[in-house]
Amino acid sequence: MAKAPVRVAVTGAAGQIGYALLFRIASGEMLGKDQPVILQMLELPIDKAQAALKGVMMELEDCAFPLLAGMVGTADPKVAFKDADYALLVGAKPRGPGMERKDLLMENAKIFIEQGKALDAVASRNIKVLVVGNPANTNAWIAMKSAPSLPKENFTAMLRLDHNRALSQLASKTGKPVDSMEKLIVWGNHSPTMYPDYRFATIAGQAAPAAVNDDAWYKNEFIPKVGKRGAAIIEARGVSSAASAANAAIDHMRDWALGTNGKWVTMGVPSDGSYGIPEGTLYGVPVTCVGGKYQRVTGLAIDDFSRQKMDFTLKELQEEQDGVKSMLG
Ligand SMILES: NC(=O)C1=CN([C@@H]2O[C@H](COP(=O)(O)OP(=O)(O)OC[C@H]3O[C@@H](n4cnc5c(N)ncnc54)[C@H](O)[C@@H]3O)[C@@H](O)[C@H]2O)C=CC1
Ligand SMILES: O=C([O-])CC(=O)C(=O)O
Repeated sequence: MAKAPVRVAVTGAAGQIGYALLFRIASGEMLGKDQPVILQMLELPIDKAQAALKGVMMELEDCAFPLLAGMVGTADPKVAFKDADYALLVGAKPRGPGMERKDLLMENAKIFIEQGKALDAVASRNIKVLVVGNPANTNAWIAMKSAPSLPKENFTAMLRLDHNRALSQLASKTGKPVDSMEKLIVWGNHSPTMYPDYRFATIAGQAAPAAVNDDAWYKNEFIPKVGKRGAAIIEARGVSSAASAANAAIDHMRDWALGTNGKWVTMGVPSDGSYGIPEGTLYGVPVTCVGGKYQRVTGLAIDDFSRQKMDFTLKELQEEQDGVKSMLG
């Protein structure tokens, strides 16, 4: 029997990432080729944004996607999130050259307070929320705090782009394919303080540190390169990454919904207090997914180098949280 459609809300639907994302969701790349979807798209209540959204919806229509069971375009978060099973919170101001993601904090925080409240009021109680808009971890934390009636674990932030970037850098260093890699982690904040950790990773079955065999490259080139890749894209393109960000959002949601078959992936999730990360902090950790739930990989040893890196990115997250606490009421 055909599956019943699920409702997928996407904010910032007429933006760069939205344009790279919606068509892939509607074609079944996110939730499976047998899962019909209803797209509920939110844009700003301004003529230009609403006209652009209308154009995107016309193009979606013109694709005649068999899985696209309905569409809603709106400027009202309570309409966009009504009974939503999934929400991809993309709509926010992106950074330009010379900015850090946390420079967007005050401006974008308001959006995530309003949207957290709207999710709280009207979304499915089982909704899976992915925050893409920057600074993603703290925005996810803000949305979670603004939605007290929804389970905290339903709120996640995107570190998958960082995870994918790290895989590709390791692939080009070792000459091995990305799908031969397992157990990579990106700890912490989606910012240059993030800590890509290859200590437990394997590459084509061999321990990653041995396969790379270049600790100086790992510490002095790989870690900063992955952390600053977003800025390098902005410098090259003049605008921030979009197709790769949409791709990572698809990967994150697909794995959460459909499972990882035991593979580790990185998700920003509210901490359960493990690894010295205070409970509730939205922090990138290794997880596996099964049955529509993520499970943290537990019991990993944290050496001195890792502790220092993990505390550094935590400190930044705590500063971001402190910066917006007064807005949360
Ligand atoms: N977490 C990650 O790995 C990444 C995050 N990003 C972030 O994603 C966000 C979106 O990036 P782009 O699509 O490139 O930006 P964009 O400027 O092309 O599109 C953003 C869209 O959001 C809309 N928007 C703004 N406020 C809104 C609101 N309150 N409700 C609904 N829609 C709203 C705008 O009208 C615009 O159409 C930025 O914050 C960017 O920094 C980008 C790349 C990677
Ligand atoms: O760097 C930015 O501002 C956009 C982003 O988050 C990324 O590409 O990682």
